[in-house]
Amino acid sequence: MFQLKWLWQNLLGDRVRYIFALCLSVVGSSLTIINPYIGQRIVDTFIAGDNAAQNLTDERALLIGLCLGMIGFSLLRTGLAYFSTMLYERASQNMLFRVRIYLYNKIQNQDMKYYDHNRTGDLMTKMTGDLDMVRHSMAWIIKTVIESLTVFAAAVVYFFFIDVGLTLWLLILSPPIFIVAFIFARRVRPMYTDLRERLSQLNTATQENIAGNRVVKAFAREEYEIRKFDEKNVNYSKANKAAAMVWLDYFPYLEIFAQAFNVILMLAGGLLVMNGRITFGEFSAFSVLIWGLSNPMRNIGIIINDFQRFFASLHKIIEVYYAHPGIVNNHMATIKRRYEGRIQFDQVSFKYDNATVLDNISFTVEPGETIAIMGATGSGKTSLINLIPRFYDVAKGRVLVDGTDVRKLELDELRGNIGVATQDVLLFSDTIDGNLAYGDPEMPEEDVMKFAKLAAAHDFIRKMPEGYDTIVGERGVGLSGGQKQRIALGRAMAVQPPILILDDTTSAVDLETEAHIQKSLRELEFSCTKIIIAQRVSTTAEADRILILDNGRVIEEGTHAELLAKRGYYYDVFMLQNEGIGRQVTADGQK
Ligand SMILES: Nc1ncnc2c1ncn2[C@@H]1O[C@H](COP(=O)(O)OP(=O)(O)OP(=O)(O)O)[C@@H](O)[C@H]1O
Repeated sequence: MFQLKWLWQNLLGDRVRYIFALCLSVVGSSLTIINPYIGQRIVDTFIAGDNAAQNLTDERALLIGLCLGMIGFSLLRTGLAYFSTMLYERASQNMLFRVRIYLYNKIQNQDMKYYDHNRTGDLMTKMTGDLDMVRHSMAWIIKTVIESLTVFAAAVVYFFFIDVGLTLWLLILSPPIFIVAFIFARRVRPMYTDLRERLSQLNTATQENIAGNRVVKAFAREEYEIRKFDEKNVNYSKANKAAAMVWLDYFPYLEIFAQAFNVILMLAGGLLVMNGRITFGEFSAFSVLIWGLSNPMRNIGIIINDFQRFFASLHKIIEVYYAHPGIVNNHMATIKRRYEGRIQFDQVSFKYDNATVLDNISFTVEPGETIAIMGATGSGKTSLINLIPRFYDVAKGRVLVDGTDVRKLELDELRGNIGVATQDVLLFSDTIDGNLAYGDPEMPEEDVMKFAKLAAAHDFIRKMPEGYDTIVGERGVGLSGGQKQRIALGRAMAVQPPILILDDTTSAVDLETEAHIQKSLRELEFSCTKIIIAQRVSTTAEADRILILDNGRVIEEGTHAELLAKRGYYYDVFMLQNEGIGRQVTADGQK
């Protein structure tokens, strides 16, 4: 079975330990027949045998030996159980540790498409609950199954030695028990797959709610969100109860069968004792060991339930384990080059799944040039710039950097040459200094400050209680939108990339600050090609060239003056903004 093969593969390093633990379980469980055997000897020799009273005086040493043997084997079994549990724990914890690292790396290395199709809550469930379920199964469920089967087999073998007929009478119950268990397992399996899905929905709702708590509060939608969460919680709880209740449909039958072991033993065993076919001691051994047959039957429901959970979780983990990103880093480059920064789009088309978002786009940006991209919302600006660092791959055409198709460049090297400040700013829960130096943790403090100044962030950082050491909350909580944008800009500039991509990075800053940032960008100490997505004419006016996107196509291209002269989309935006804010940007781009 594929899943078991996967488990075996991932036990590498702990296989010997795990197999040893299984062997100890088998040995320890086999020993369960020893004490009933000793008990049988004691009963036959010292309690119910013909010479019992005589033996009590003559064979006292044997009696003491048998009693000590009983104690000794009980201790041995306890010791083996202790030791094997330790080995199971170690092997399963080690495996969990390795798989967790592997999955984390796997998730880290996935491309954007993967993140588009996988919910954060679901990925979190896989990394926590599912992994732990697999570990629990390796340490407990498989152990329980092995031990139950061994006790069952040892008891059957022992019974056969005592009396074949009586054993066969008892075993008559096994086929119906297995049939009932099989029907139960088939019925409950889809329920656990569904349960796992509901858990993932519950976690996704929780994660979204916590992350989006500000929006919830802003719209005073707490009641609604609580109701939404309640609904998911009720769904999960209902599915959980339904799965648990199914067991109750089968439980009475299995319990009756389990009890029937005792009834058959009493009737048939009693008859055989009376006939003198088996001794009292043998009967007592049967009575003691009968739980070895009936107990696994009683527990079969719990084991099947746990196994279904185990396989549902394992399936989810294996999905991540074998997920292959479409865009991979081959780690071929030994020395990372610094690019010149020439970018070329050659008849590029792009789609998300089946929806075409960019259609036949061609343009070139020379090293050091600044190009601005403008267009209505949803026109494809972000999608276009996402193709340069290969966050996505083109559907048709080519994107070239320094004359080479980006698909042929080493991903590390390519991305290391590009500084990106994304539209949706994400800062880490770290100090401001740590966030600014994210691309180069070794960056000297003076440099961090220099880039903060260039991004017009230094002044507000200085005024914060602990300056650059102030810790910002998750996703930058505690900072204004414009402040976050400036830190994101500083972070992108700080790696001094030959290509700088700014996606609407100054939309939330005031015009004066924006002017400061533009001056910084113009006067960068390192050569840098800049691609700036902006909606404000004040930002685009000084670019070497402006592209206007509409519905995935370039509808206008030229300098500020050329586009104004065209009297198209750009001119309309220019007029609207100048009239709206009473600010003059002249035809040659001067304010
Ligand atoms: N991850 C995605 N999966 C599917 N479709 C997407 C995805 N991201 C964007 N789109 C769609 O692609 C189109 C272009 O989106 P894009 O974000 O590139 O526009 P934009 O011009 O940057 O918009 P804005 O100015 O609002 O940021 C939109 O119709 C959008 O709905």
